Amino acid sequence: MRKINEIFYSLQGEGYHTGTPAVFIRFSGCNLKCPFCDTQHEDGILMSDEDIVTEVSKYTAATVILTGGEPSLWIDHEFVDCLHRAGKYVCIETNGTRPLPDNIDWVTCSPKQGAKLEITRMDEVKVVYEGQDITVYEQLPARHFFLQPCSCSNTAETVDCVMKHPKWRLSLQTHKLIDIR
Ligand SMILES: C[S@@+](CC[C@H](N)C(=O)[O-])C[C@H]1O[C@@H](n2cnc3c(N)ncnc32)[C@H](O)[C@@H]1O
Ligand SMILES: Nc1nc2[nH]cc(C(=O)O)c2c(=O)[nH]1
Ligand code: SF4
Ligand SMILES: [Mg+2]
Repeated sequence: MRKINEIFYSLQGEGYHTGTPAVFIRFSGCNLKCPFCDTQHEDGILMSDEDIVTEVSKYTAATVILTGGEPSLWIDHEFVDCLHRAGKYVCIETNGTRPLPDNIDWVTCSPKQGAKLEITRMDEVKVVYEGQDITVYEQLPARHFFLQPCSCSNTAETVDCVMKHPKWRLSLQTHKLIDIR
């Protein structure tokens, strides 16, 4: 059984796949307490893999996004396999502090200041900009580097930082801009 906060259908609002229809599986709980965290994730109910797949399969979109909270606390190879057998492309949003199963299709790593990274494979890095030095993340083994304003509040500073560091691209939380989930 895995503790689920919510399962909902929306568009990926952030990062490389922005605009892609996707089913979000939000797991409950996290090992970090980021002061800026925009998500209530503590509540949850225990669901079987069968029930999760049934819920996810109500939607025709191929993409599933595992998020939270911190999804790495709850998932394993078998769970990702179940989603693959249901025909899904499995993405994860993770803080990168816990190892991941190696069969996830797309890894979005959002490193947090002061939290040691444990994952060795990632497709994109997505940093929430708080004025920190972003060059420390430039050696991470990702293909794409995104800098995201914090709660859409410091967009001008984020744009300025991206223009000074052209390895990076701007990621806006587009779901907040158009008031969808
Ligand atoms: C709620 S977290 C859940 C997944 C995982 N715990 C993580 O931090 O990557 C999902 C994404 O939202 C980002 N995020 C959280 N709070 C934010 C905020 N106030 N403004 C912008 N992005 C935020 C995180 O950095 C992460 O990329
Ligand atoms: N639309 C939408 N896109 C998202 N991308 C990552 C999210 C998350 O909270 O992990 C998220 C979210 O909460 N909503
Ligand atoms: S790691 Fe992710 S879910 Fe956990 S507190 Fe930070 S932003 Fe929120
Ligand atoms: Mg969110």
